[in-house]
Amino acid sequence: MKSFDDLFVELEDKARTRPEGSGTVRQLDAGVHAIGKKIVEEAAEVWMAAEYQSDAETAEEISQLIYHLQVLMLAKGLTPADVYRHL
Ligand SMILES: N=c1c2ncn([C@@H]3O[C@H](COP(=O)(O)OP(=O)(O)OP(=O)(O)O)[C@@H](O)[C@H]3O)c2ncn1[C@@H]1O[C@H](COP(=O)(O)O)[C@@H](O)[C@H]1O
Repeated sequence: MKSFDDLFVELEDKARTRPEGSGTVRQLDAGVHAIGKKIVEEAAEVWMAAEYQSDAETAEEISQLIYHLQVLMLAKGLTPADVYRHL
């Protein structure tokens, strides 16, 4: 099972090697404004799933929100350590 840190390492590698077909590379190229909009969209989907859908669907939406937050972290040059120090 993939953890937050495992996914971040994978996404860092995608950003560095820029493989063909990577959605992460596409998002990074779209920029902070586009990534931010995606985060707002995913956050709304988490909220709606929590109110009206199953726990499994809510967990899936949360995973997508985490993914897009990590893409934003990469776009801004932030690392998990930068976030963890505030927890
Ligand atoms: N965990 C994720 C992940 N979660 C969410 N997403 C993206 O977020 C989208 C989910 O959004 P929605 O459900 O709202 O679907 P959608 O509106 O149709 O999506 P889009 O049209 O905006 O693409 C998916 O289509 C993916 O593009 C993810 N994309 C990639 N990953 C993982 O990231 C890694 C790198 O992926 P690539 O860069 O694509 O190789 C791999 O391990 C992937 O499993």
